[in-house]
Amino acid sequence: MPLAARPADVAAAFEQLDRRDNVTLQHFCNRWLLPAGSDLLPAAAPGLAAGPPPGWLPQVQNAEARTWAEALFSLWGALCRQATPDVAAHPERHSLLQPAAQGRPFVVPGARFREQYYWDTFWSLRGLLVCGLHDLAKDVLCTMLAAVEQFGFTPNGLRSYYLNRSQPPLLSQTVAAVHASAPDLALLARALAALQREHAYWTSSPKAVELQGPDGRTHRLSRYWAATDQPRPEAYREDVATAAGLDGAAAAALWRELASAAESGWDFSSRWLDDGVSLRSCRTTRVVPADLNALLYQMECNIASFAAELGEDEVAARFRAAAAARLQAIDALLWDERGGQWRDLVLAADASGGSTGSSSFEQSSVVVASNWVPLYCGCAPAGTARAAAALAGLRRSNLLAAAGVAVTLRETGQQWDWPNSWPPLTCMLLEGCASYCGQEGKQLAAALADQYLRSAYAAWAACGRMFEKFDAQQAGAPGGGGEYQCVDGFGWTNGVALLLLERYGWDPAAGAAAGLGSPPAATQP
Ligand SMILES: OC[C@H]1O[C@H](O[C@H]2O[C@H](CO)[C@@H](O)[C@H](O)[C@H]2O)[C@H](O)[C@@H](O)[C@@H]1O
Repeated sequence: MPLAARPADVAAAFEQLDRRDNVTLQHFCNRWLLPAGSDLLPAAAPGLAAGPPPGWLPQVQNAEARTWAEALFSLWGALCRQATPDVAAHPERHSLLQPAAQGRPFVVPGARFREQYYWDTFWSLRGLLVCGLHDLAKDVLCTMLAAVEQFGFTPNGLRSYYLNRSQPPLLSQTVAAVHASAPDLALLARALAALQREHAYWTSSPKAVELQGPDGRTHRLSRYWAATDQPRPEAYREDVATAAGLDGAAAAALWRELASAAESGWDFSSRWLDDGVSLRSCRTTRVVPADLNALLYQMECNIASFAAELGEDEVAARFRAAAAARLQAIDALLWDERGGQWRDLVLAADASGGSTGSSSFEQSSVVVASNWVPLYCGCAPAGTARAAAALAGLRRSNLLAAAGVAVTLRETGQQWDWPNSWPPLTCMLLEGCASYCGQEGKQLAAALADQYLRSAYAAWAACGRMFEKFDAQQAGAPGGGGEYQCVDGFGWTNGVALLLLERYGWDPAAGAAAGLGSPPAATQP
């Protein structure tokens, strides 16, 4: 909430408060804080008033589907914001960060998420591009670049309380999407500099870990690691409750693990929990994630290709070598041939603080949708036996449920667990299958696209809402669990729907696309 006066005055008033009394506290809030969201104005996004571009979505012939697509176009208007002039004039009164206050419109996920988020933006932006909203997409990208220029990394979201962590690194893919739609060498040069800074952030200690492989080589990979040992300000009460009864050092360590899980974008999931169920056992920094390292491989490949296009040969060669080294590590340590998937690594308990050396580790046994993000990132070249094995592994995984791709197989009550299905993961898995796994992969991708569109449309038709996540068991049902009610809006849901409508077309009246086979009779929690 923005401050209604200078921070020193608000702090002085707070010092004098009898904080045991809720009514007094409420009066204090009314007097010294402004309503949440009062730092934002609706923004007139360039191009929105003109409506969808002529000839858009040529493959969508069905009238109902076209009406839905037009509604999705209009929803960008509801998700487009700009900062009030006061954010630039009095930054000390606001949690909104300055890159969001430079007059550019930006896109928020929706509902309680009133700021630009890192990985959400990639899918929102791809939807903007489908809608021909190139100027808005460029504005959104420039805000991300401005953040890297100011802070040296892309924050989780553009609020001051997110400055201790990032989110899954998709900036290079965002740059690639904007550049492919409207090539601009000056913007690419600016992005190349920012991406090299972001790469340094992800590959420096304590995010970097060195591991001795069975091949006798030392490999360098990365992990999530938030630079905080305090409760997350945006979920303070929850984090204090989770650490109840722990001594100071143990509570501080747990809070870092929770914030690091938020950095992964998967807050929260059994994937990060030592005992698989309780948040108290969260140990994110002991996990070397398959998806994070695959995204960094993709970033290194993208940086090399941007540098080559700009004639920066030394940078291109350096990043080609970095990508090759990371792929070698991914092949040697993360690939599980029998399972047809790339596994997270779990470091031994005494290794959580270390960034170097030959820490002992093992492949995680949990089956999670992120185990196929390396397919999306190009870790198995198209048409190879490895790509085919990954496709077969995904089919056998039990994650391909009746109404969506489940994120994990464990039901814990956390939002990044069974039975939830999340748009970004569905999109990455689907694109990985379509790009690298031949005809069979393309067929599965088309079936997953159909399944996603069916579920998103069912929710829209029933209640006019685009949920942030879905229930993988029942088309149109919202996902649940976690520390807040399922919200709608929603940036990445709309973005993924639009890009699938563009690529595959869709007819709600047609039968389900073939390719998924029969769903598993019972998915094991
Ligand atoms: O306030 C709780 C958490 O909310 C965010 O996480 C969730 O929403 C984000 C926006 O859609 C999404 O990027 C993330 O994957 C979700 O888990 C926030 O990113 C977290 O840092 C925050 O703790």
